Amino acid sequence: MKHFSNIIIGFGKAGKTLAGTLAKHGEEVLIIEKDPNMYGGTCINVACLPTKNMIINAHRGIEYEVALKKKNALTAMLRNKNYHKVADLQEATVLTATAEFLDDHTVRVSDNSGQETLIADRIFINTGATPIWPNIDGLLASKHVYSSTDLLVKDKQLKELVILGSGPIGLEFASMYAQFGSHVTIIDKSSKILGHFEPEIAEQAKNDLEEDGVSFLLESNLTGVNGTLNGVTLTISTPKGIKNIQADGLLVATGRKANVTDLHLERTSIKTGSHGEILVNDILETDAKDVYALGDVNGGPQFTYISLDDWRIMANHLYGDKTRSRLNRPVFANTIFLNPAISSVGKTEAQLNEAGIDYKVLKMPAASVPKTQVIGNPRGNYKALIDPQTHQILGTTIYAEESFETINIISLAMQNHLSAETLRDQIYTHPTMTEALNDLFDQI
Ligand SMILES: Cc1cc2nc3c(=O)[nH]c(=O)nc-3n(C[C@H](O)[C@H](O)[C@H](O)COP(=O)(O)OP(=O)(O)OC[C@H]3O[C@@H](n4cnc5c(N)ncnc54)[C@H](O)[C@@H]3O)c2cc1C
Ligand SMILES: NC(=O)c1ccc[n+]([C@@H]2O[C@H](COP(=O)([O-])OP(=O)(O)OC[C@H]3O[C@@H](n4cnc5c(N)ncnc54)[C@H](O)[C@@H]3O)[C@@H](O)[C@H]2O)c1
Repeated sequence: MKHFSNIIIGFGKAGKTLAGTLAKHGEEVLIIEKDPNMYGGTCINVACLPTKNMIINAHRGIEYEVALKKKNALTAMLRNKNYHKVADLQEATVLTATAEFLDDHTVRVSDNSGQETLIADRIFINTGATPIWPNIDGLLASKHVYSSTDLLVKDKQLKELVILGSGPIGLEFASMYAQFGSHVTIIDKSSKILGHFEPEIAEQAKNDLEEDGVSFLLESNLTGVNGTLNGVTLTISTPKGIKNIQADGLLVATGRKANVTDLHLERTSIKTGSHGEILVNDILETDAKDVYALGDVNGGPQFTYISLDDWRIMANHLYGDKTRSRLNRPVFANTIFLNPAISSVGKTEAQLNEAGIDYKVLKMPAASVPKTQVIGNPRGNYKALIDPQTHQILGTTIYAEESFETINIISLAMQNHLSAETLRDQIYTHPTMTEALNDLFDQI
């Protein structure tokens, strides 16, 4: 039985970064990835980077088929780069095989050529998440039903697309397809979209999506899928009664769950939660000694930057002062890449009201920022909530061009307890979207 000091299962963001850290400290590490098309993990191959590349190219007016080729070239380049970044390290080995546990420290790896049993002192699980498929009649039988991963490699643009689920995946694909010129219908059981953003800004984003060619069936349930030769016929229960629609395809974007199926955790002391996520403590230790879980698989927020922060916790635990944990994670924002992107950080008005926290509201239309006129997209709004006494920022929602950049300045300010005056008085380069902060915080 081969012995390794460290085994990482899954080539995700946390895992590949940790492989580099272990190697830098002279430690032997084996990273096991089951899919040769997934070196580098979900984000670079089938998620964040390819979707944003397609969204940007749709926005630039590039045709779908051309954009798809550009996206494929990008992911191939990134995959190769990611593979070599780990495989070329003297202390690291990449093994392409599926891993399963035999006990807490014994792993069996399988590929087409056979199986092998390995043992390790430390094991890091970084197997990501996988789509949730709701139990709907006919859903799994039709070849015109797609996950986000499937749709990202579709060679022909679907002109009539239905999306089940209005989370970040559903909305980003809707915006992307609408900008490629398709008509999109979104079905969601919930009564509103973008529920964790300020409601009036969410409503504006919804109106803009409708203007771009997206229709919404909210408080609705998909009850049946009938595959036809060229697409699907969908039966939907809506507040106005049963509706049937035909489409070229259906994207299912109803959430993602921890990817643990292959791992056979029942053979270990590792415990899982109600959604299948691996239970970890604040420094990512599982219930098995020296076995850790990082990234989506541990049930934390499903973002690449959170997987990366799990790596920071791990690296600090192994080689640092052991102070970093999930409890002291810095303030972080989130963005949904619409047209324009919508981003938020901290609390919303509703959350502050519920917590009984006093606040002052500062608002500004995106159209008043010169750069939005230069770009030619004056859609959107800014809304910041500040403490009326200290003027520290409690929360901000930005629906405007480049909000995905500006919001990180707000996170930094919140994390470092900078006041609204500091952001107001800072000199920003011109013409940029950042200089919106001069005016937004001038209203204190
Ligand atoms: C369409 C889409 C768009 C997204 N957009 C964004 C975005 O814009 N920004 C953002 O921050 N996040 C985004 N996310 C979320 C982000 O992709 C994930 O949070 C992130 O990739 C999770 O990384 P990870 O480190 O947990 O593992 P992953 O990168 O998911 O890696 C897990 C790896 O483990 C492998 N694996 C699984 N089981 C085994 C096994 N038994 N043996 C061997 N290997 C195994 C898998 O093949 C995979 O390569 C998006 C997700 C999707 C689906
Ligand atoms: N820009 C980004 O950062 C980004 C982009 C894409 C994905 N992600 C990550 O990926 C994760 C998964 O995204 P997602 O959009 O699949 O999941 P999600 O859980 O965020 O949203 C799922 C949506 O589907 C709806 N839904 C669930 N079951 C349904 C059913 N049977 N019928 C109708 N509607 C139903 C829910 O009401 C919800 O609105 C997100 O949590 C996010 O962290 C991030």
